[in-house]
Amino acid sequence: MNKTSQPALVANKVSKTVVLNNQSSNNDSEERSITILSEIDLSIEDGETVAIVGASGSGKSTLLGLLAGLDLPSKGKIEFYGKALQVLDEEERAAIRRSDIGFIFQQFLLVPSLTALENVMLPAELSDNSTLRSEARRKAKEWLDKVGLSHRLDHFPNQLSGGEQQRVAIARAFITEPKLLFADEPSANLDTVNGHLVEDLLFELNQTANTTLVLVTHDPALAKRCQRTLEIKDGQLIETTATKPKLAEVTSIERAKRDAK
Ligand SMILES: Nc1ncnc2c1ncn2[C@@H]1O[C@H](COP(=O)(O)OP(=O)(O)OP(=O)(O)O)[C@@H](O)[C@H]1O
Repeated sequence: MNKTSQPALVANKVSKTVVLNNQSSNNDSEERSITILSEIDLSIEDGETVAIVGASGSGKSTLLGLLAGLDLPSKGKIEFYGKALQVLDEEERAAIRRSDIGFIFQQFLLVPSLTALENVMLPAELSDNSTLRSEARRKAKEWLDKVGLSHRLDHFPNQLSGGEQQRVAIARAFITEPKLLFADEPSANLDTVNGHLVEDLLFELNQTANTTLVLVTHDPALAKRCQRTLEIKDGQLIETTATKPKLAEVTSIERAKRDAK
């Protein structure tokens, strides 16, 4: 994939307000709105690794949803590689998500009735790119090998450990070689060893594929591995670290493969 010097994401005075419909004690319905995010400005460079942190309920997932074009801001603009998301319709935003954006969630969200191989093939088979569609099986095998799971191709999600399921989810997110990867608490449901393995993989793949990585986390150690940390507080975004250079990453899987030779 060709990378550009254009920022991956730009948010310009982005606000998100939701209207709540409350039933009051005298049975009148009263409308109340809450502002989750208020005039957020943000620019994320191509290939950068950025952590979004903040207390529970501060608006991290809301911001991720807006940046991914899953939801639209109440005010303000978001640009994805120079394309203004608010002028696109839902189908056009979905096409960008299919081709250029990968997602990893804390709940893994694999399709339970599909094997590991079929889960990874799925985004390639649904791609608008006919070459990728025709190579879905070969690429899925390649990505499952990269995450150390070539011996688990025919396993269904319920036959895999949590760490293995998240590695399948990572292979699935990378198969379309997205420009940008969003990870929402990617290691929160895993034990320390598996959590670190998954995090190592994310950073290694971010480096080898030059994927921009935006992750939401409660874990300060994980945030520290990113070049920049942004904190949401009272609906505002506060930059808490200066931009750092990327660290050289060698994953535990690479190490294990090397040691086995
Ligand atoms: N559609 C909605 N209607 C009403 N309130 C909402 C809606 N979406 C989010 N909220 C509220 O907005 C706030 C931010 O939610 P969000 O899920 O973005 O927080 P978060 O920082 O990701 O939280 P956590 O770390 O607990 O996952 C919360 O108080 C939530 O209850």
